[in-house]
Amino acid sequence: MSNIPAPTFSTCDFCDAYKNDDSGSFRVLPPVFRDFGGLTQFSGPISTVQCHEDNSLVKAALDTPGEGRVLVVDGGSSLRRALVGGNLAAAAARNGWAGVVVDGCVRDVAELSASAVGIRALANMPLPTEKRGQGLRDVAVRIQGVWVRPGDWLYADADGIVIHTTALP
Ligand SMILES: O=C([O-])CC(=O)C(=O)O
Repeated sequence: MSNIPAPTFSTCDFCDAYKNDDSGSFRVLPPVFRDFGGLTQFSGPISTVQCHEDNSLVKAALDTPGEGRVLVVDGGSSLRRALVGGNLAAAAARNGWAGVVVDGCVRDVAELSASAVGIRALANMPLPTEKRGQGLRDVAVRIQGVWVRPGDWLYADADGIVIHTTALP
């Protein structure tokens, strides 16, 4: 007997069902994200932050109730600063965020993997940001060329990350 809970969805099954959908409702993120969190599988409605080497708004978001949402952070793919670290990951888990997807870097990888939250990012980078209070919250963002909008649903598992405009069955 294993203590690992059975997956409740499969991104491969979603892709089988939607691969011919050309409406734009179903999108697949390019396979450039690494898994850093304590949860490999997560899903939820999306909230977004857009920022550049300043994680002030990421911290502000993760310090509020997540209510099962996934925070998608458009960090412009910068590899120069970490937008999420151990403290923010712990806050995300404590406040009920399902996951955080960062188009950018993270740090404190041991703490991230010990946090009960999904965390995907491009890479790890030990340098933190300068907090200047700059960025945008809940705007449409382009992640690796794919539009992601607040209120879209995100599904992540070991095979990848997919987005749909509504919750998938
Ligand atoms: O606060 C930061 O900039 C990120 C960080 O190191 C943490 O979340 O622990």
